[in-house]
Amino acid sequence: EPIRVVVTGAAGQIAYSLLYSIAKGDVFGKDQPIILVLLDIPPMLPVLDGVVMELQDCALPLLREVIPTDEVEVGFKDIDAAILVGSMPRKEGMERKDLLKANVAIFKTQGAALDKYAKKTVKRIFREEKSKSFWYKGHHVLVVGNPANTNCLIASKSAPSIPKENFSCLTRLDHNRASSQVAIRCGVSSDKVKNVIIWGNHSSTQYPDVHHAKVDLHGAEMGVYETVKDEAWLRGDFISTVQLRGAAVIKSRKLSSAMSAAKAICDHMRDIWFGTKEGEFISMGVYAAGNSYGVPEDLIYSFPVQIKNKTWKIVDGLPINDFSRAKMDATAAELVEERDTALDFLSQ
Ligand SMILES: NC(=O)c1ccc[n+]([C@@H]2O[C@H](COP(=O)([O-])OP(=O)(O)OC[C@H]3O[C@@H](n4cnc5c(N)ncnc54)[C@H](O)[C@@H]3O)[C@@H](O)[C@H]2O)c1
Ligand SMILES: O=C(O)C[C@H](O)C(=O)O
Repeated sequence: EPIRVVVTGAAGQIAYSLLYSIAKGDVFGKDQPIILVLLDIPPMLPVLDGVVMELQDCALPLLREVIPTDEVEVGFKDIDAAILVGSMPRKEGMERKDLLKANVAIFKTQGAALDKYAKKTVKRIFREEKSKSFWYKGHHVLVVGNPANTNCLIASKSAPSIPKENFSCLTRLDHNRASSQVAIRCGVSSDKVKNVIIWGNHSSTQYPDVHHAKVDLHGAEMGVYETVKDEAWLRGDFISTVQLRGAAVIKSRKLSSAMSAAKAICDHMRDIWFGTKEGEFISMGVYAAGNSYGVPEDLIYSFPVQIKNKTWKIVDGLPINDFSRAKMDATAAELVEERDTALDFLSQ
């Protein structure tokens, strides 16, 4: 049976890199037929036609149908996965939270539409008794549009019939950036670095943490601090490079990151579908209720997460030192402020 995957902002630059990877089987599996639903706003329909033509011209065997639309009712009906990209990207000099007013209303509307049109396929199939994590078959909603954490929270709050566990936001790009910076520094390929963590907001207050990360150095697994042997770099330039990478790409390309964002979306969704590797964790923004790290509950906050049987679980019990604690709290404080601003704005 084909699965139905909707990508919003399908006429935009991230989607242009993303759709090909999804349609050729990189995300949901090489044997999984796909119906791609492309949602954008009415003025972009002619552009969507061009994207449809190109997808057809790729002659991809898994791609059974492509449906371009500007109607949420069509876009969100009976979906298995929703990737919410559609929104305004930031320009040079803007902070991600500057996009709040421009974008948050989109996610309120789309959350409400998901609630209305997607809920019929939601069925609870699995629950671990002692844990708060569970998975409802039907669909997963990944929010990419910035400010991604707060947009995700608003979409989820606007879809009360869909469990909060079905929503996540993208911090995998930051996670990949952090892994790659460490790999370059250690002179190894990026697959030799595992278990970096992005805590908090997908913004310049995020905390890229390598205290629990490992590097495979010629077959021996080592801690990042003992391998890099440069605490000043790990606590200084490494962190700020990852925090400010999005702005650096915008400054240089005059456009926000797209190829790397699309790759990160694929990594995130593939892990939701197939699970994380044994002994490894990845970063994603999830609803913070019940977390053991003292993060305020009513936030979408990026945590280390493991995924099995399409069920995500925050990795508990990692020791947190004072340096990390202060950074985790600072990014949580920013998220609280963003959430309150968004809720104020939407109530006006
Ligand atoms: N979380 C992350 O890691 C991450 C990374 C990169 C970019 N982003 C964000 O992703 C978003 C998209 O970036 P882009 O470079 O593809 O932008 P883009 O401007 O190239 O494309 C955005 C598309 O969204 C469409 N759109 C706008 N409002 C819509 C709506 N209500 N419904 C459906 N579609 C709508 C636009 O018409 C456009 O086609 C931005 O908010 C950007 O900041 C997030
Ligand atoms: O930084 C941005 O505004 C774009 C994106 O979120 C990124 O991190 O590259």
